[in-house]
Amino acid sequence: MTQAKICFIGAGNMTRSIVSGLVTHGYPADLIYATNPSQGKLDAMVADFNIQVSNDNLATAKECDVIVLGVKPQLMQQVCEALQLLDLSDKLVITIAAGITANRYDDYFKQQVPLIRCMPNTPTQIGHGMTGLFAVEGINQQQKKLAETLMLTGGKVMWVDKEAELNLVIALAGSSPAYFFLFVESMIEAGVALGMDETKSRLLAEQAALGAAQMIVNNQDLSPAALRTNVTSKGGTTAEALATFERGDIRGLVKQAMVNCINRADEMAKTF
Ligand SMILES: NC(=O)C1=CN([C@@H]2O[C@H](COP(=O)(O)OP(=O)(O)OC[C@H]3O[C@@H](n4cnc5c(N)ncnc54)[C@H](OP(=O)(O)O)[C@@H]3O)[C@@H](O)[C@H]2O)C=CC1
Ligand SMILES: O=C(O)[C@@H]1CCC=N1
Repeated sequence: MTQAKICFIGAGNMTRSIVSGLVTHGYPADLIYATNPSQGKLDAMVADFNIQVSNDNLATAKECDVIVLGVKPQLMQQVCEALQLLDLSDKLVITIAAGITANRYDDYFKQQVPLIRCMPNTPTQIGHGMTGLFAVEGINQQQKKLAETLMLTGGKVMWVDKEAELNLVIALAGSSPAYFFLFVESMIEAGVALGMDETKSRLLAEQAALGAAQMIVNNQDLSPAALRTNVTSKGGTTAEALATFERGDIRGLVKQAMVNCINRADEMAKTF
């Protein structure tokens, strides 16, 4: 692993997930920095990962080779403008923000930014993340390799050639852990409503979710539809449950949710 000094601007949920992956894979903690306005999150970063922390974005970013922008999209402009004094020509900037297109960063920083846009997801914190990456023109192979190596510590990576495809990555992987959480949450609620206690409901639902996900991964020669069919006995219980989902147009609902997710990313690109 390369020994670049990495600074995370913003020590929120996603930064924690990425830092956790890095540290678990043996990236030296003394080369990882994080900044944040509230001290509590920085204290937690030190306690959990023993990394370097600061409230000073500019001073910290100046010291580092790689700057990972981990703030909310609505704060990105303000945060980047405060870093305009930096000469970014020998640094790599990685942004994990949804929506904001690469060209906006050149405006924010008032210079051409050597930028890689990453779209990770929270399972990165347990090594089962999925990250989509897009590099602007001028990013060299070494910089690509560096970003890829960093994100690989949290799971799998996929490069996209067209920036617009990152919005599909958001719909399929960035936001989608929340879809699965909602599904399991609904199952637990229903289990409780039907008389099972919450702890048992959770165990049953979570183990089924884990097993199903692992079966999809382990059976690359089988489609998810084939795996579904294998569970579904003719005239049996699963068929009744699945018919209920189909009557509720689960496929149309999933597609609409993903379209709305992409539309929101487009809207954010226009707003920020
Ligand atoms: N959560 C997710 O699943 C994913 C998120 N993303 C992207 O990651 C980014 C961060 O999201 P997430 O981690 O969920 O958000 P969080 O709100 O958890 O993290 C953002 C952090 O930025 C900090 N912050 C605010 N202002 C500043 C500043 N001026 N300088 C430095 N830090 C600052 C906040 O501090 P404080 O709270 O103290 O104000 C907070 O800790 C977003 O752009 C999002 O689009 C991408 C993929 C997945
Ligand atoms: O909800 C969001 O906007 C961010 C991007 C993907 C996951 N969380």
